Formats: sequence, structure tokens, C-alpha cells
Amino acid sequence: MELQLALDLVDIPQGIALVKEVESYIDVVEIGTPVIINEGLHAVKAMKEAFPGLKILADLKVMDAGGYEVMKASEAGADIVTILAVAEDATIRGAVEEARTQGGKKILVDMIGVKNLEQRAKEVDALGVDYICVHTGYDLQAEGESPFEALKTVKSVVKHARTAVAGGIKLGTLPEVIAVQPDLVIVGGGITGESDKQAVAAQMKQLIHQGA
Ligand SMILES: O=C([C@H](O)CO)[C@H](O)[C@H](O)COP(=O)(O)O
Repeated sequence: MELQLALDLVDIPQGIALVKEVESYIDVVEIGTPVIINEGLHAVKAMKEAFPGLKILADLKVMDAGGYEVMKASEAGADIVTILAVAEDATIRGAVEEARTQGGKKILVDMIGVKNLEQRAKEVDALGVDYICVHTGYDLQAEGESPFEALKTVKSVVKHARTAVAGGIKLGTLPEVIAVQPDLVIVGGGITGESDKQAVAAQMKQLIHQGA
């Protein structure tokens, strides 16, 4: 089980400073969608240059032109690129093919907004994606939703892909997540919103290590 730090509400220098604090405890740095909207793929390039030993995920949430978007993100240094599960199968297929062409790049499909989780998880699993991620976005978190039940549902049907989970995970709710054994745990505000980010990231890594 790996830990991904999601950077959403920072600029490039703030993001690099934040990762410096917690780099020993994380496996993947996510350049979040808001950062990419504000800074472009330069943010991916800058993070990869600053931390060549960490995997970089570009949270593009691709909806069309999967092959092209994955090519551009890969060229910028992304190791993992996100595609929306609600995109067309052709878009997801194009993304997977391009990731293979680029050599060792991975595709994470984000299930945000999917109504029939079981069915779509089986379908995207069959398309050869690397990760299937259940995700409660900010807007549903604000309505009190969490991704924990969805993770159980997806874990029960996925046969090939690794599973990931995101959406409001905090130190206090992490054990509930670990109990379902996803392959990748994604945490944004649960680390970046804490005053002692290093201590929280260290405790999260410890819990994951014990539960993995
Ligand atoms: O993907 C995300 C969201 O849609 C904003 O782009 C976040 O990175 C993801 O939800 C993890 O962040 P937290 O919910 O703050 O843990």
C-alpha cells in the first residue's frame, strides 16, 4: 500500500516546500487539478526535477483526447496520469495505449461521478488501466459524503487493476481505509491542512506500513 500526497491549493514553490517536509513518508506526489489549471504542466516538470525519486501523478482528469493528453503529461515527467471513468471507452483505450508507448507510464481512472460503480469498474478494469480510484470530490465532501463504501464495492469486483481511494481522508479515518486494503491511499487536506505536516505524514506512513 502506497501513500500519495495531493497538492491542490498551492503554487509551484509552495508545493516544492511542502513536499520537502514530508518526502520521506510519501511514495507519490499528485499535482492536483487546480494546480495544473493555474500553473500548467510546468508544475509536473518542476516537481519531477525537484524530486526525481518520487513518482509524480498529473491529475488531469482527462475526458477526451486520452492519447494526446497522456503524451503531453508524460513528456513533462508524469509517471501516472488520471482519466475520468465517465469518459468514452475509446478515450481510456487511447490513454492506456499511449502510456505503454511512453514506457512504464500508468493510467489511473477516477470513478468520480460514476453512478453504477460495479458495472463501470468491471468495464474499465477490462480496458487494461493500472489503477481504479474511488473518489469523493470536494463538492460531495461538503455534503458529508466519503469514499469508504465505494472502495469496498470496487474492491469486490476489480480483478486486474490496483485500487486507489481519495476524498477527505484524515489521520482519524485512515484505519477504516486501510482495513479495505487499497493499493494507493490519496491524501490532500489531511496532510496539507495540518500545522505539523511531517508528523501527520509520518503517522500515516506508519499506519499504512502496519496495515499493508
Ligand atoms: O482530486 C482532488 C480534488 O478533485 C481536487 O482536484 C483531490 O486531490 C483529492 O480529493 C484529494 O484531496 P483531499 O480530498 O483534500 O484529501
